[in-house]
Amino acid sequence: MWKYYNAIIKRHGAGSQLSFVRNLSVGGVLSQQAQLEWLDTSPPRNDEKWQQARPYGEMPGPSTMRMLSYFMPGGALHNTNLIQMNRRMREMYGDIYRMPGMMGKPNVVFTYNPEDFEVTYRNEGVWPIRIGLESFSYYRKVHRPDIFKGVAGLVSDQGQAWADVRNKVNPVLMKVQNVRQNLPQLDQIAKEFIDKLETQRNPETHTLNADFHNELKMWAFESISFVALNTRMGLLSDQPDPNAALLAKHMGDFFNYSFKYDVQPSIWPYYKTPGFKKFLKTYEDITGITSNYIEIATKSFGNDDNRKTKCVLEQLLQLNKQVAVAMVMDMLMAGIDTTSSACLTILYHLSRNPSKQEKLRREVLRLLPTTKDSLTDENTKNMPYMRACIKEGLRITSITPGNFRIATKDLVLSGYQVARGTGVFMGVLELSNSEKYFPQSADFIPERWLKSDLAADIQACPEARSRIPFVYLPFGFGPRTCIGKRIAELEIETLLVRLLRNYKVSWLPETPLQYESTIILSPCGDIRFKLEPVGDSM
Ligand code: HEM
Repeated sequence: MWKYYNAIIKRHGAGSQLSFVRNLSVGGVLSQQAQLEWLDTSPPRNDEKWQQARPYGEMPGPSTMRMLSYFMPGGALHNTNLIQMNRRMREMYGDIYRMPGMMGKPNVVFTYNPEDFEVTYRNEGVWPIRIGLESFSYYRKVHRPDIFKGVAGLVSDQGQAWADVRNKVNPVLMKVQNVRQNLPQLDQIAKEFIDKLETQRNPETHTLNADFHNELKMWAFESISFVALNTRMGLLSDQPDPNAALLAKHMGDFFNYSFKYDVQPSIWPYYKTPGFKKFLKTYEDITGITSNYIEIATKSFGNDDNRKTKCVLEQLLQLNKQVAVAMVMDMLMAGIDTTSSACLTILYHLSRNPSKQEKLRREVLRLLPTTKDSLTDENTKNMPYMRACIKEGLRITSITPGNFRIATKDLVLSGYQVARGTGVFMGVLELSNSEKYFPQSADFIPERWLKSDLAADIQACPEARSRIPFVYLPFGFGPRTCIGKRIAELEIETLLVRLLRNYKVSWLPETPLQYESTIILSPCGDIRFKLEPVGDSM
């Protein structure tokens, strides 16, 4: 295996490739051997396409020194977020460029060519590698092996270890019926969210005297913690469980820390800075509080193994305790900011497009003739316009700006040789917003996603949708696609139905919704909606 890898390094003559092999092990988290096992072990590629491709070294991109200078004060990338960084680099280097690996990270190719996305995904194999959150692996495998016993979890495990967990939890989290058993409680949570908004809404101006984004995060937290822990946290009430409030705060900090220590160059793999130690403390608190909730929930399950329906937590615990603890934590970490950002984004587009909102409301009124009615499997079966609105919102603003893989095989991307072991960042957000793939790409047109006309004023417009599937991937692709997709969709649908059934929503600021980006895009700045009651007599 080493022989082949050395051959690859020699062929590319890239010193930093070598340092990638040496350093990717994240301060000793994973052995070099394990790293290499993830890569294809077949002999170096030598077919005609590969031979005709240009060497990696000819791909545009900065040297390590230039790259470092970009991050210095006054440099092109100083203080930029992920989106700004990608855009500036694309302006400087074009639709494919390479960035040298630094501080133990691999070299990364950034591509904005959907053909490259397809090549990358089609060659990712059954164990796709998406490194990125190495701090997870470090915390779980090196810092607290006593708790996790070798399970790093879906977000950060790789290879066979990742597949073992993913194969086990797929049926629990991806099976539609299993996820949909949570609908009555998610609907109840959405109703409580509306009740809370009512207490914060000025009946004359119809504006909120609360931070709507923060309220949405509490809704997302309450929803995902119910699905993951079968527990109500009370975050929508005046008296939330103090541990839940603390957990919510830690989850909020988590993405910022992770951006700092997992995405930006950092020396933590070699030296544990005070900031990184604080990050570990956050992980520690999250683990402690989550484990406590799991213990309490477990006691309430009783001993009746023959019950027909078991909640997600019970099913996970039946698989394996460590898998359950890691999966619940991953669900909480991955399922709050993503879902709340997505929901806010879609609501924003609906509020800026009142005619589309009215069309959607007509669909919602058919499901819920009165606000007292409940959502059921039966009445939510037929919501084509709602689903189209969600898709369109996530097209304009994909919450994750791109997808990432480590190439496990030698690839030819946009005519360049890219050796196995190199990172590939696929800039999906830029493509799903491009006129080249979606006509009138800046406009919110849910009709793009409809298969057939729904009414005289809701006519399907599939020609406004790209034929290339790889330019729209808000939840990723392949065996490593988002495992929370079905849960997120159910939560978002449920809340949007309730919000639009109760209110006509309009956007108040003069300026469009702004985003900041760490690992995901998060709405920021002036976020104000007007919520005018719709009532039951419409
Ligand atoms: C709108 C909301 C969400 C969006 C846009 C989103 C997006 C994504 C994306 C793009 C990925 C990477 C997929 C890939 O590499 O191909 C991912 C992975 C993941 N997501 Fe989500 N996500 C959302 C909600 C959730 C929720 C609610 C959960 C909780 C269950 C969750 C849990 C995860 C996990 C555990 C992974 C890692 C999966 C793996 O590597 O096997 N996500 N998500």
